[in-house]
Amino acid sequence: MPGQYRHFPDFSISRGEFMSDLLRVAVPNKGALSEATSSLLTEAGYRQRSDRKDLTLVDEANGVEFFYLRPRDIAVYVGEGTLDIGITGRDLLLDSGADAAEIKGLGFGRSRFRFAAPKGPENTVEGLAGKRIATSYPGLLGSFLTTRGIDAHLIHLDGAVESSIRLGVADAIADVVETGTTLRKAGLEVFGDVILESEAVLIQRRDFTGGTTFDHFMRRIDGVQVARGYVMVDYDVPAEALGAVTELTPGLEAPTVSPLAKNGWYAVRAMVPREAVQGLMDELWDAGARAILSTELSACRL
Ligand SMILES: Nc1ncnc2c1ncn2[C@@H]1O[C@H](COP(=O)(O)OP(=O)(O)OP(=O)(O)O)[C@@H](O)[C@H]1O
Ligand SMILES: O=P(O)(O)OC[C@H]1O[C@H](OP(=O)(O)OP(=O)(O)O)[C@H](O)[C@@H]1O
Ligand SMILES: [Mg+2]
Repeated sequence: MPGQYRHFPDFSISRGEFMSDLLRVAVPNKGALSEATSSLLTEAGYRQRSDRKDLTLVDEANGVEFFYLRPRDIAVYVGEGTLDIGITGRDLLLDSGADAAEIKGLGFGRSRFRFAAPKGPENTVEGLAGKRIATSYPGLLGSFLTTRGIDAHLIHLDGAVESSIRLGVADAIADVVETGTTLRKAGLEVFGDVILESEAVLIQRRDFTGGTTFDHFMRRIDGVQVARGYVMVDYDVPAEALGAVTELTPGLEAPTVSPLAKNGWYAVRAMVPREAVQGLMDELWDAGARAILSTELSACRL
């Protein structure tokens, strides 16, 4: 079972020798979360490794040391207290049973953890009782089945779980589904409730007390997330339409409104959610705004 392994007592160096003043951050070294995590950290102003074989990177100027680890192991290191915080999948965190807690979702590496089996009318969660279910996430699946009171036989595989039914070792699977392409190729269909909605998450060990470097880290990550979720919109508007358009763009506190060097006209600036910007620009135009521009944000602190 995941979570039962305790590697540290076997190491020749003790936990204490890792201790330093640097914030110790675990980063996925490969797989679905690796690139997006490094992009997030780079956008947040941290140095990232340039060689994929590097195991650690010290960003002295920002007081952080990054450890590149298998995503499945990250919750274990953070839970053991060897590392302060880390980025991994919510599914992997829950599967590990580690003593680590989610700080926040990061909005990438989104997937659903679901049951699947060959197409058939009898594909139900209740019907899994007594069946063989293959998965790479026995902790997560086991908890779900226990909650539902279903007694099934778990087959623990390392990956490519979709092949297990055709190869005769399982009757159903529980696995990560993003687009559903892999399932379709294996002739399988999802069924039952979604077991878990997963995404990349920032995690900490439960008793981690933080500090200034951690506060800065959090503010930088928040800043990148806001910068990714919003754009800045600027436009000109005649005085008579000012009330209507500023209602459309209330900004975070309030829009910035400045007089133009043209009598009766104003310039307005406000942050707006990125996903709504095109429709909003149409509405602003219809309400009388002109010279409407949207600009990318590269970083912010709110
Ligand atoms: N196709 C995908 N789309 C979105 N997220 C995914 C996808 N595949 C995996 N993930 C997520 O990425 C995290 C790590 O999975 P990943 O596949 O990278 O590692 P792994 O299965 O342990 O290793 P590997 O696939 O390299 O053997 C998990 O949280 C998982 O939910
Ligand atoms: O719904 P899809 O878009 O097809 O994505 C889901 C697939 O991606 C992952 O596989 P991965 O490549 O990580 O291989 P693995 O199963 O060996 O981990 C996951 O385990 C699924 O098999
Ligand atoms: Mg995988």
